[in-house]
Amino acid sequence: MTETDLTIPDRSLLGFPVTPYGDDGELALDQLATQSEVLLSYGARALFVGCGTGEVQCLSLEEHERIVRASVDATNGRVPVFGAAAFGLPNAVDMVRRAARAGASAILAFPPYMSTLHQAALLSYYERLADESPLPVVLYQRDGVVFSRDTLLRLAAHPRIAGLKDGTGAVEVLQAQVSAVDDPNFFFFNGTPTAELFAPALGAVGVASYSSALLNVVPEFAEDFNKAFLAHDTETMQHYTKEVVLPFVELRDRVAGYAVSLIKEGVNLRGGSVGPVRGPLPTPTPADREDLSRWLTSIDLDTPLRPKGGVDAEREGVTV
Ligand SMILES: O=C([O-])C(=O)C[C@H](O)[C@@H](O)C(=O)[O-]
Repeated sequence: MTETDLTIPDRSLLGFPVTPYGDDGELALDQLATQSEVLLSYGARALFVGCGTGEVQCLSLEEHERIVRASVDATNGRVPVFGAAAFGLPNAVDMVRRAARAGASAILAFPPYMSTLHQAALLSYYERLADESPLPVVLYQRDGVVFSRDTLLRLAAHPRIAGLKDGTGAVEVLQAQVSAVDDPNFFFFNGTPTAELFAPALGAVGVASYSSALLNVVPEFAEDFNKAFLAHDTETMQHYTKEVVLPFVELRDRVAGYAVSLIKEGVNLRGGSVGPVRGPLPTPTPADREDLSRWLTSIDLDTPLRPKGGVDAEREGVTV
């Protein structure tokens, strides 16, 4: 149970915006506001800014703070805004303090270090971060950071540890964790790469909120998929998985880092002016960019991105 209520409804669609850069390579915060409107209008119930899809590893701590502040201003209390905490304990604590100062509602705590850590080290790292945090903290499980039952129970008992984002998609692990924590207020969510791919399986074990990177590029699709998910409409989800998700996954898997780079390039292809990714993320090759463009055309979503319901919205649904 946390000291601060995050007020994110169960079974929510969550947004992870890209970080826009201008022609000079600097942050383009006005574009961030535009992206936020798109995400919110298509159903995002919280925004995680400057996180994985937002190129956390490419930002300075100062830039991260500016992104959080701009997002808090742009969303104006309509949804919680999460900042990131990363890069080792001193930097992570600094990021938490900066995010709190900038008005964030909560923090997504990235894995502490590049290598696999034993459970005692994980427990100590996240407890110390949460002790220092004025904001609720959501743990991020992926790669070398998978919480054992005992570690997760200890962390979930911390008054400022509010939930867990899963990036593994390991159903058996999630099932055991959800059943161990057994607290409806602990916010588990599916944050796997291209989360729609895992949504039916993780939804079945009680992890029914998910973050959608595709919501940045094809919000019309992401909203329709989410409706099918919420309605337990397996046939529609399977259809969308075959026609939309798997073709994107085939592109995404061509180069490590494309899970972010192609999302950003997709926004650019739809007129979003968010600039290229920063290194070390890979710039899409011209051939892959062309294939991404073909994918958008194949699903009839190559029109300019607009917030839903805007006067000049070109379309509001997906046809595949
Ligand atoms: O850290 C990140 O950006 C993510 O992993 C969230 C993404 O939205 C992910 O769930 C996805 O690719 O759908």
